[in-house]
Amino acid sequence: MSVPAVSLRDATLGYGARVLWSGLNLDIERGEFVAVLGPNGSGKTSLLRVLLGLQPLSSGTAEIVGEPPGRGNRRIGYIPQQRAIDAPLRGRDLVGLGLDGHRWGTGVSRIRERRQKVDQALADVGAEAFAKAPVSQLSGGEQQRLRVAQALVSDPDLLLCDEPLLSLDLANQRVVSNLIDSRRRSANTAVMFVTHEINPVLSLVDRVLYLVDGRFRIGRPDEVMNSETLSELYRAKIDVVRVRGQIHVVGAQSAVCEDQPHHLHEEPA
Ligand SMILES: Nc1ncnc2c1ncn2[C@@H]1O[C@H](COP(=O)(O)OP(=O)(O)OP(=O)(O)O)[C@@H](O)[C@H]1O
Repeated sequence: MSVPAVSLRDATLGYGARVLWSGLNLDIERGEFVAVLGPNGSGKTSLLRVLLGLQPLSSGTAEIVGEPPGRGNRRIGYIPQQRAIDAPLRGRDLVGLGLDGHRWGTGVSRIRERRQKVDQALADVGAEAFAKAPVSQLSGGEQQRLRVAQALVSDPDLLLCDEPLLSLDLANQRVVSNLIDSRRRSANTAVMFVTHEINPVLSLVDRVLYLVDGRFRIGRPDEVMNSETLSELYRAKIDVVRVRGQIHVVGAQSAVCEDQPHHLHEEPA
């Protein structure tokens, strides 16, 4: 058996007295697509920060391809939560940042190799046309393609995505999720995909990790995204219905705090 891309053993994370999650055991295999869901503040981004080596676990262990997490890990590509980019960068500069911190030399051949890698990453996401454009002048969807290229340029074994579809229209949601999916299929890259919206990626998801208020469940989408499991997690009556292949979650507002319209619909008073 190959070494998992991610391995968490009895992992606990808390800030002060507050425990976000504990006893988390999870192996993510190469090429596996895991969606991480849960209400605001349940610790989804914090989990990515642990894997990025930015946040130590309170107890337990985490490994990335058999190694403890550390900053600047070349095995990881990271698409952070979307923020407007106002730095004076061109498209190819933004993508090139994905190679920095990885001990790239300054020799001529290294510089040429670096340029080729950035060109390839731009081509992979169909962003050649934005290579020289100031990033601050690009649309949200165009910027997001560049972020995907930045995350993929170092040929990572693990791709960590923090709500990469946020504020994209449906067409761009499809573009970005297909780019991520095609990389995991062609290069066997494991994907951890934090999202409030499972439907845009439902057909790609192998397993779901659902975090709620210190509790969690891991399993195939149908094992987790059902009325019984979510009612247990939220400790409130939740109905999950499938309509035309999409999952809709309906719950009392006091019990849930997700903020995306499709994902949880308020019950009428
Ligand atoms: N460095 C820190 N120190 C103390 N508390 C923190 C720190 N970082 C995050 N938190 C708190 O931990 C909780 C989980 O935060 P996190 O960003 O991981 O949640 P999330 O599930 O990603 O939320 P969202 O869906 O809103 O992005 C939040 O209540 C947050 O305020």
